Amino acid sequence: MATKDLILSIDQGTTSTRAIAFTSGGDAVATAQKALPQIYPADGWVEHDPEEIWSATVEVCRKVLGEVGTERVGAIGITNQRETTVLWDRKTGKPIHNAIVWQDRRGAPLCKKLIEAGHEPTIQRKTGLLIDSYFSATKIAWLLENVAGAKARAEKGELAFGTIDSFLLWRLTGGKVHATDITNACRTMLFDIHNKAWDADLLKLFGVPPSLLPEVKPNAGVFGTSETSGIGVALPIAGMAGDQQAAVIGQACLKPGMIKSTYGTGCFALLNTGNEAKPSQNRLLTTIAYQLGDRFAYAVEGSIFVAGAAVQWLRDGLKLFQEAGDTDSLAKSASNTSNVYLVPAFTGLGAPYWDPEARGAILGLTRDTGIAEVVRSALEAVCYQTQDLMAAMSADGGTRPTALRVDGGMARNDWVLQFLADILQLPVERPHVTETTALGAAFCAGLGSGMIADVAAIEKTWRPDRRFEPKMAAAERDRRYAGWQDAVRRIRHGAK
Ligand SMILES: Nc1ncnc2c1ncn2[C@@H]1O[C@H](COP(=O)(O)OP(=O)(O)O)[C@@H](O)[C@H]1O
Ligand SMILES: O=P(O)(O)OC[C@H](O)CO
Repeated sequence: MATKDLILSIDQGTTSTRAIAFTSGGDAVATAQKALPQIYPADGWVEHDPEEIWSATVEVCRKVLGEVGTERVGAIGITNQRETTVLWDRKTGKPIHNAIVWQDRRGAPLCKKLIEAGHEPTIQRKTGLLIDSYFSATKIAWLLENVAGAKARAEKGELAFGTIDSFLLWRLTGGKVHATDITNACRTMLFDIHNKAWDADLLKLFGVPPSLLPEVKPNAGVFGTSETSGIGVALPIAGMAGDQQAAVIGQACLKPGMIKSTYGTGCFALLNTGNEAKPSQNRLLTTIAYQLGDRFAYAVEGSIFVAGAAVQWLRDGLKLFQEAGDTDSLAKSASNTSNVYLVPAFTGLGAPYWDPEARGAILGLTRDTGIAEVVRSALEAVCYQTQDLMAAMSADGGTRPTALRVDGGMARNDWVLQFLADILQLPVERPHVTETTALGAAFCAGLGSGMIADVAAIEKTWRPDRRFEPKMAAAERDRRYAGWQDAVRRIRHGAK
């Protein structure tokens, strides 16, 4: 019998669905990926078709399993775009509506009402989150109010709620398991991160019947077994984590004070704060980083809604270049005297501003501004926004980290990482595996299935591919960052 030496990781992200087979030492041996169509039904609304997510998951898993041979695979790990909300019928397994994506702003009016009614301090204390339509609670409330019959069916126990991890788990197990993991649960705005349980008062506030909710489990451990009718093989699903927390694990940021930032569609920086759930005075989030056996950690998180999405917009919307990778050489060719600032507030601004009404702008245009300068300003914006987060973390009293570990699609761009090191005035480290999110889910499943002995084994796998040291003169860095702060001030005043 062949040795079971591989873990199949499913990474269901905002723009694509991936399956990657990893060795327990963290080396990727086979990958398959499928792009996920985005649905924009109205201004500020973003949806995904859950059936499309499911069929892409089956397709990429079958492809990877076919390539490596099912007999070599010992466990499955799942990681996912967080907060994105699906309600489905428990009998048929059919979703009652498209998934409402994390970027979707349709819950903003309800959020405004709740803030005005004074609910924010309690919600922040219990969940670590600020009231925003980013989180699942107002998405569930919208579905219950707006899909015909949904409320009554939910009250009768006929419906199930899940983030994408939960929905995939349900489908993979043929409807036998309705569960989620603690890192996804804590992004719903319904979960008390101190008691580590669903909060009855918050469920009442958002009108969510408890029968809708999945069981909450740690990140490593067997959640269920896949049915052969789906991906063609029965395997234990032994780990799950929200994608940003999975990246914390994949980056081996497993000690307090370690920080990673993932540059995909958005950008999410998570600082490990150990056993301490640190409340932020500077509009960052407090979240659960992981629960791996007896290792539990909280994190402080800064969430930026637009990072790689700005590159996509320049490529697909404005058609300024062919490939995301072209932005590296374009940025290098831009004029150094240009002072163009692009504020990518397409769906408002996330941390630390939380301004749903702000909208994007390009400022500082001159007659000689060309494609290269606009592209460079989009890349720079991601770095300035990361500095906004680092400044908020340090104002919260966090000790300055010694380096920032980066990953995600945009971290392939050397120009971005050098500029990031310059603006943060901090070394930036890219690991040899940039698919860190998928790797983190594989590590969870490795621990959950016993294929990986312990957390220390994960820590040993992290290796840098390249380290970017700050080079820019401090005065130049300060001048550029002040220009960004001014640009943000202008668009926020403009919106009001
Ligand atoms: N070389 C690059 N330079 C800049 N941006 C890039 C580069 N490669 C990919 N991207 C951006 O990274 C994003 C894809 O990253 P990924 O981690 O796959 O995202 P997600 O998990 O959100 O779907 C896209 O928005 C793309 O525009
Ligand atoms: O799909 P990503 O990588 O952009 O991540 C989305 C985040 O989980 C949203 O909170």
